[in-house]
Amino acid sequence: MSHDVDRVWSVSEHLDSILGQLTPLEPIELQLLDAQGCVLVEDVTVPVALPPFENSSMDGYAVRVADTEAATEEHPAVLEVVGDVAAGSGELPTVGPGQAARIMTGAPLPPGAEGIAPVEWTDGGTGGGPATTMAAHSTDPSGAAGEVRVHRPVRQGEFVRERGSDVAAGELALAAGTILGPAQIGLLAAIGRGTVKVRPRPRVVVVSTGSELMQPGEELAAGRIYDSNSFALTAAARAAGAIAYRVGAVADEVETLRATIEDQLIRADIIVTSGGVSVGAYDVVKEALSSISDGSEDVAVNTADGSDLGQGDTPAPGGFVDFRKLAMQPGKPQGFGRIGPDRTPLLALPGNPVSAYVSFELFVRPAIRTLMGAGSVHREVVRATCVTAIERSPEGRRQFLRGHYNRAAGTVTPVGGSGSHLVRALAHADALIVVPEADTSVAAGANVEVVVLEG
Ligand SMILES: Nc1nc2c(c(=O)[nH]1)N[C@H]1C(S)=C(S)[C@@H](COP(=O)(O)OP(=O)(O)OC[C@H]3O[C@@H](n4cnc5c(N)ncnc54)[C@H](O)[C@@H]3O)O[C@H]1N2
Ligand code: MOO
Repeated sequence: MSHDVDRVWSVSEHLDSILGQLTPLEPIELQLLDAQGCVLVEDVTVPVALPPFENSSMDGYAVRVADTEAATEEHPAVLEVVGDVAAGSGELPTVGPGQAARIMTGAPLPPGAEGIAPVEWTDGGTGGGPATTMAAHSTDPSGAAGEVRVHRPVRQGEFVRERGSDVAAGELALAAGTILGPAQIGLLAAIGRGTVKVRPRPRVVVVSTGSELMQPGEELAAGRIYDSNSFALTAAARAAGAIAYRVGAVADEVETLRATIEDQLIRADIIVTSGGVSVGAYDVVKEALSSISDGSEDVAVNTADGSDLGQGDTPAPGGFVDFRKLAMQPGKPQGFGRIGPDRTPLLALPGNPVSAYVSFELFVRPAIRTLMGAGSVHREVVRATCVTAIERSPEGRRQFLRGHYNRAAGTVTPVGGSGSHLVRALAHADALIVVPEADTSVAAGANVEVVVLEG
């Protein structure tokens, strides 16, 4: 099959050709905090019950039920305090009839005790009225002895957390496929796991190109603009779950760009470039990516979609990047290939800021999520009522207009126009409104497909 340079790719053909080349990264064992945002590849079972022992949920007194049955503030149960039980206590006093042990939240229930009287239900050992707090042991150790007056009956098991009431030993704590967030990492720590087996977060290197680009914070020179794409794309890669490295803007010089990309290969699972992919005289990404070296004589001459090279294709030492026209707006020019000794996937996005961002959402994000091994690689797609009309949409191209989605109302409202330079509107949008290839307008009140850009 020859590779047709004039072929127009549909959005799904381009996406399929990218995802078809990617397999999830190999699992590794990571320390808990290093595993944040990663996908678990093992079922984790609970080795010991949680809580591991019966313990108090209140600061108070561990008592026997029969001793407090008739207790009131006027006629309190007067109990002998036989000791203190602090959280972490190993040796426990036995609570016999007519006795109580002062106990702290989380401390093990001592033998003989059946329930907890919170300190507020007692005189706190002072001989006075209801207590609001305990005296600190460091300043007044006498509270661990003497007498306590309990003002209310304590029921069996009251304020006692049962062993295994959270999770029993042998139960599933987390299933393979779970993405580890803060609460999941907390659970792993609670059951004593120091490390877990996960797929690592993909490392994404973002390179923007363009001699017109300046760093935010610098004073803007005539004819120049700030590099916003490398910031937006790096942030988007992080939000998708990647470890992302932003490489400052590279000037439109083939050698500089090629050297920069070659240098970055060592730390990249995916390389994303912005700009330089259309038909201008300074569109250097195409030119540079036709000759990325892998340091070997082995020249790969397969196209990114697996077909053989044909007229107009450029074989590249160490890989091949295919530049394509897509039937979409924004995002018509796109490049995809695999380069360098490890055949690192490279996605070349168009430079217009909205085009780059939309392309990231549609192609790079699913690629990152595939390498992560995430269960869902795509954004949520819903249907909603389009509140205002869309006057024009290019025939034969699937349009992705920015919008604001109202989930409760089931509506979506276009934000800004279709221009690929409208970054303010992009920043105020939370959804993409999809206008199919065949439609050239959308009536107000029509039912449309919406890609929800949340999280
Ligand atoms: N004669 C034609 N011209 C263009 C075509 C075409 O088919 N025929 N396609 C247009 C479309 S669609 C797009 S999208 C752009 C893509 O252009 P490039 O990928 O080559 O991007 P550049 O030319 O480098 O830049 C385009 C635009 O975006 C600005 N830009 C670039 N990088 C950044 C950045 N990092 N931060 C902020 N802004 C950036 C750049 O200044 C330009 O304004 O080509 C059309 N042209
Ligand atoms: O198709 Mo380009 O990506 O609009 O502006």
